[in-house]
Amino acid sequence: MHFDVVSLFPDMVFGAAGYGVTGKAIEKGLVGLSVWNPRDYAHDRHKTVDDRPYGGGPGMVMKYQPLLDAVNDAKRSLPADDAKVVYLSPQGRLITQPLLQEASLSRRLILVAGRYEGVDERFIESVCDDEWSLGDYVISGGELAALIVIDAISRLIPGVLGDEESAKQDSHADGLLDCPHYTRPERGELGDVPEVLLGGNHAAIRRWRMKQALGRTWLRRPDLLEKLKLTAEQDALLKEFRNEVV
Ligand SMILES: CC(C)(C)c1cccc(C(=O)NCC2(NC(=O)c3cccc4nocc34)CCCC2)c1
Repeated sequence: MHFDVVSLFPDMVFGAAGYGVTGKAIEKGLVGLSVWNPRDYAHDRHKTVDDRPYGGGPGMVMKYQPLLDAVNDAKRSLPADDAKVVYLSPQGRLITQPLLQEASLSRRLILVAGRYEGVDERFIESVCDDEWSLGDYVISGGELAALIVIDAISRLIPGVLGDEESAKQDSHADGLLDCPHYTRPERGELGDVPEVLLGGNHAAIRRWRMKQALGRTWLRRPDLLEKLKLTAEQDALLKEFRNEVV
């Protein structure tokens, strides 16, 4: 997978993506990352990437020419392939795990991050194949959304997560919230670790963890639970949890 990000803040994108799982994936060559700065494609004296909005109103709008030239350079930079151009925007489709799973099948994603009040609509209509949104909050630019897309998709690419982590990834894929996690000390000023985790009864530990994950999902995110088809065992564990809670 190769990510091309179009952004006015390349250091922000390279900086954040350079850490942890994504940083290692880039180092190992499992993931490629290029950032294209529209300001490099603004050829007037002041390197103008934004301008006042037609129709008046506050703020500035990103001009389409520098964005278009940056995207075209990105397209020219790697063998012509299924490069999908995505504009990260509040008007986009909600970014969900299924959307990212689907996107991870592409070899290439060109992610365009807006700033100011947004970009000239003609760029979105003529150049972008899709619009994706992080969710409904006012943020200052699309870079954080691009970084989340890069992180979440990178984790889905074979070889990026170690075996242990990818097993955990599979557990996350069951659509439930995480169970509680504990590590040393066993006992301390913040309380004790649940006994079941201290013994070696792996069946009981697996059962306890599943019950906690089900119970927490039921309590905190019933909307997630509604989407799931629980196994008979999961049903029984959730019933047990609910009887203990009420
Ligand atoms: C949704 C709602 C809160 C009602 C709203 C309505 C109108 C504007 C804004 C807003 O935040 N505009 C500012 C910008 N926002 C985003 O780019 C952006 C915002 C949210 C999720 C995203 N996912 O990717 C990029 C995203 C647009 C141009 C530069 C930053 C937000």
